[in-house]
Amino acid sequence: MPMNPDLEKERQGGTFDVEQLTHILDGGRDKTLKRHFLEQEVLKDPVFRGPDTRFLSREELFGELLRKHVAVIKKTQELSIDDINEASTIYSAAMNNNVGPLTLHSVAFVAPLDLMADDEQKKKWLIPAKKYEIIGCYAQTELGHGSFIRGLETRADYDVNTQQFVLNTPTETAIKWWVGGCVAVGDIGPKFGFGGVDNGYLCLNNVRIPRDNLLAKTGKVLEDGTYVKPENPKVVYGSMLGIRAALPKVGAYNLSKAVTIAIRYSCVRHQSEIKPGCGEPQVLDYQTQQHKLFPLLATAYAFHTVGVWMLDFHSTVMNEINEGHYHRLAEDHVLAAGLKAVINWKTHEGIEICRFSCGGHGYSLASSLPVIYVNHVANSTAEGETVILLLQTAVYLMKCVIDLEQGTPLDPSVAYLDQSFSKSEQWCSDVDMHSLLKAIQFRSKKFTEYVSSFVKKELMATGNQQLAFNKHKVILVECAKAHTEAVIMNAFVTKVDEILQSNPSVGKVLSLLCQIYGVTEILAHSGDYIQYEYLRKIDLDNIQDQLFKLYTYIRPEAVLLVDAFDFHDEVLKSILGRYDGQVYENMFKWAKASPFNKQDQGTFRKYIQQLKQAKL
Ligand SMILES: CCCCCCCCCC/C=C\CCC/C=C/C(=O)SCCNC(=O)CCNC(=O)[C@H](O)C(C)(C)COP(=O)(O)OP(=O)(O)OC[C@H]1O[C@@H](n2cnc3c(N)ncnc32)[C@H](O)[C@@H]1OP(=O)(O)O
Ligand SMILES: Cc1cc2nc3c(=O)[nH]c(=O)nc-3n(C[C@H](O)[C@H](O)[C@H](O)COP(=O)(O)OP(=O)(O)OC[C@H]3O[C@@H](n4cnc5c(N)ncnc54)[C@H](O)[C@@H]3O)c2cc1C
Repeated sequence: MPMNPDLEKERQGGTFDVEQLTHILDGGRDKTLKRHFLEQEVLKDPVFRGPDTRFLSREELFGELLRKHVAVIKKTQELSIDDINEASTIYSAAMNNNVGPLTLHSVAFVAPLDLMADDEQKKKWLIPAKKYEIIGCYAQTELGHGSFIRGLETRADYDVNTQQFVLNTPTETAIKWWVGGCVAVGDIGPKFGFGGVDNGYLCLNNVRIPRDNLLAKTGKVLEDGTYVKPENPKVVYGSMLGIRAALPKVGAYNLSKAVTIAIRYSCVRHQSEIKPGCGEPQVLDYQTQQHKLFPLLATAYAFHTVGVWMLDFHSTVMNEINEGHYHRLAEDHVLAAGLKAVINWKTHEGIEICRFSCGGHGYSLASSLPVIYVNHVANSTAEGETVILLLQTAVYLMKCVIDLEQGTPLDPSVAYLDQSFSKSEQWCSDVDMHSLLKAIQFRSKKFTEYVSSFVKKELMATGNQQLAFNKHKVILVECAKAHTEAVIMNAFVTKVDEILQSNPSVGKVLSLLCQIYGVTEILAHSGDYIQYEYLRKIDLDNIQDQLFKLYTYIRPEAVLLVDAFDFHDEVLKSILGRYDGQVYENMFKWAKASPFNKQDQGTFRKYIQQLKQAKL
């Protein structure tokens, strides 16, 4: 199919090599080539062909995705793939923006076995689980409790005579609920999204399991019922850490899809007039459309950068823990908590902005933006609700203030809290990314000190930490967000500095995006900068001008920057986001193919007939 002339023209501009940026995003040219190979292994294999999942009922969708997920597993085994990124490539190429039915087995059942099973148990369960000889799920949440783990009511009473645990969900609120991939007792019913996953309920009534079913690497129960505590009790929370550490990159992936669709479509879509008589411009030439999409484009790159960094950090910490070193578990937990909370929240807001920016066609499943949205938005609740996780980060920051007062060294990701910040010169409209980073770190430091002073005062008054925290939860959450933005901006600046050395032309365009991310973040909290006397009105006016100027620099690069995400059309599955930009013809073809247009609408005639017969 010929290329849409608008997109063809957009691809003649640009100042950097798209392929080189794709290689950087993938982690090197070899990884790009391997990703292409794996995608083709799926896309060319007829077993992965099937009905357009956007036309399917919940039951049909589950069945079709289960069929495909089993094919994904076979393909992954056939190709001897054990790298999680490569396995995710095969999975994503097949799932058409859905979450597969066996996802929880991979991300929430296998991971805890890996982390908390002893060698014997690994042989018994982990090895067969990795081969899908046993399929598992993660049944923690109950009808009455999800966030408050210490409030869970399920019982495991030890029967010393039989060396067994007797499991019970003694109350209705104790019923296990939301259990992804729970194939035993029942499905919890239709949901907002996640149609490919059978989130189940599980009632336990005197279910007996052997003593050695308790994962024994971190704590065990001896034959006489004595509980031997793990060296570090918090490691039992570790199973939730793995998914949280991975979700920032999942957020980046989903936001990258949404901005690819919205930016390509905004170049194809012509609407209204700027100069009368000069034809309808591309909607991406409207400053308001750029103001919707370019900060999100910058955000997608920022989230990808920090998502890769978080996964590397987490993997290092897990290796340390496997060797018995727990000193970085707390930092890993709060980084994963803060990044998972902020990134997934801003991603679902961003996907919605992308959908709105495509007008009516964004509301059609032909765009796939609604599919991406309803499956992504769960990530702000699942694996730790946003506020719950931000509070974890906030409590850690309050401890950092005490550490600072006591001269205890801080973890590297919060070292900036010990730095002094001053800004004397007036900002013009070309503030560099390092100065923007310093400002964002300054705000986080000041906010942490400000919140800590309130919490301390409350603690003095009540002597109760939980009460003190509860009274200031709103500003504690804002404090955690401010710190997390400092972590994101630091990762982005660090990566762009590195790329500026290795590939100046790519680095330059990414530095523009980094400035857009930083200026947008600062303008979103401009009042704080005035209140803390870090910026004046003139500074803010100047960086507002800078933002609009940056949009003009990014405009000719925008399509190339989304092309660099390198989504195959069959992976993106969006008519608005097609690489060739042939939207209208394919929208019409897709609509005509809808089963709704094929069914004989006998019902229509039947009921309208009644109207005609009725004496209205
Ligand atoms: C093949 C490829 C496939 C690719 C697939 C890619 C697509 C994937 C898309 C799908 C992704 C996800 C699917 C969704 C799956 C969802 C699963 C779930 O939802 S499972 C259930 C999750 N539930 C939760 O997260 C519960 C949240 N609540 C909590 O975690 C707790 O309430 C907590 C821990 C926040 C509070 O704990 P508690 O009440 O005990 O008190 P404290 O706050 O005082 O904490 C005690 C102490 O422990 C430390 N801590 C807490 N959590 C952790 C942790 N996780 N790790 C380490 N340490 C932790 C905390 O800091 C305190 O320390 P202290 O020093 O005492 O202050
Ligand atoms: C798509 C999806 C898949 C899931 N898969 C699984 C799974 O496979 N296995 C599993 O075990 N669970 C699963 N879950 C459940 C998930 O882990 C919980 O929904 C999540 O932990 C939130 O807990 P909750 O639902 O009890 O919400 P609640 O904690 O009841 O939250 C309700 C509101 O109360 C607020 N709140 C609660 N506590 C506090 C507090 N201390 N301070 C301030 N505000 C508070 C929250 O911020 C929120 O606004 C899944 C959920 C979803 C949506």
